[in-house]
Amino acid sequence: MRTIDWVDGGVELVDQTLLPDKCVMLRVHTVDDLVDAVRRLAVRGAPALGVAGALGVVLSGGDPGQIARLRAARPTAVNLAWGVDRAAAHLHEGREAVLAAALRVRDDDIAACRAMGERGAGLLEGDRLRIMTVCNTGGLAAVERGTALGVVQTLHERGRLAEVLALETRPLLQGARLTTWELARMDAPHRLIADSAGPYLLAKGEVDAVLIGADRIAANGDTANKIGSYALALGAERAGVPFVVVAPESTIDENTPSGEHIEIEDRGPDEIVSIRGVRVAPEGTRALNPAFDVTPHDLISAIVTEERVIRP
Ligand SMILES: CSC[C@H]1O[C@H](OP(=O)(O)O)[C@H](O)[C@@H]1O
Repeated sequence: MRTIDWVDGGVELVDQTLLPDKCVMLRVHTVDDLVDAVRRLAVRGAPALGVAGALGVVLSGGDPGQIARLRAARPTAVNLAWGVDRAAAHLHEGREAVLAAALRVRDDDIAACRAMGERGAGLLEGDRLRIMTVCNTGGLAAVERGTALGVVQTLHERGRLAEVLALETRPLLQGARLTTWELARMDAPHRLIADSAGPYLLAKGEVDAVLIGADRIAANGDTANKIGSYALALGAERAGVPFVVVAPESTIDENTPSGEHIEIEDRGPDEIVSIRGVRVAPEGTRALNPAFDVTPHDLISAIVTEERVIRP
């Protein structure tokens, strides 16, 4: 199954807001509909957003306003803008050239995730590894295989995975809804935990490595990722556990010097005061909802890409 692809002249994507209850493919033919899918996280995850951005340029017909709206649909993951730019660079050559470039973005991601899985599995020592993850970094965040969860998948295929401890990842529950769904499909051993249990289980010695994805990696290695990543980095540091970022080269943004320059998406209060439409806080409760945080490079043991291992 591909999370996102070009099918019959349109963008076909898994509507991730409906998982794990239903696996529904959405067919998108306009930039407006694609922007909506990005903003409501029907399609999400930095690598998948890169492919969405590139394919969206094909849908745009070159309209600058549509391209600009797509490029700005979510600010933190550099991959969205990067994907748009990779396809838009061929607009002067015509639609077929733009489509070919967009399909290269898709195919490059497929190859990159497989390479990251191998490189990451090779980096980690041990044959019965207990891995902690946050958010969702499987094929649902990319095209076929994932980034951090792609390393988990490779470890599992090689018989080196003891268990995954997956943070539920409030507020949108990418861990509870998506990571568990993917791990069950892989038949990989896993348990779901509350976000706040992560640092405690690290302190108890229950974890051999923390593997996370990334939305933007600054030039100095500071890394923006799902909210809750920084807390795991602090817990991993104190527990002496490797904290490894797994992300394609396209997530490294040399134009952003350090973490304080990364724009953190604020997704508004509704996702905090309600869970899947059920209110959990009193009417009128105000809320703060940063969708990402930044882990300083000195808390990161390694950044694994499809090409290299970087020690920030
Ligand atoms: C494979 S990187 C995926 C990355 O994107 C997620 O954010 P969102 O679900 O809001 O798109 C999260 O930060 C993951 O680490």
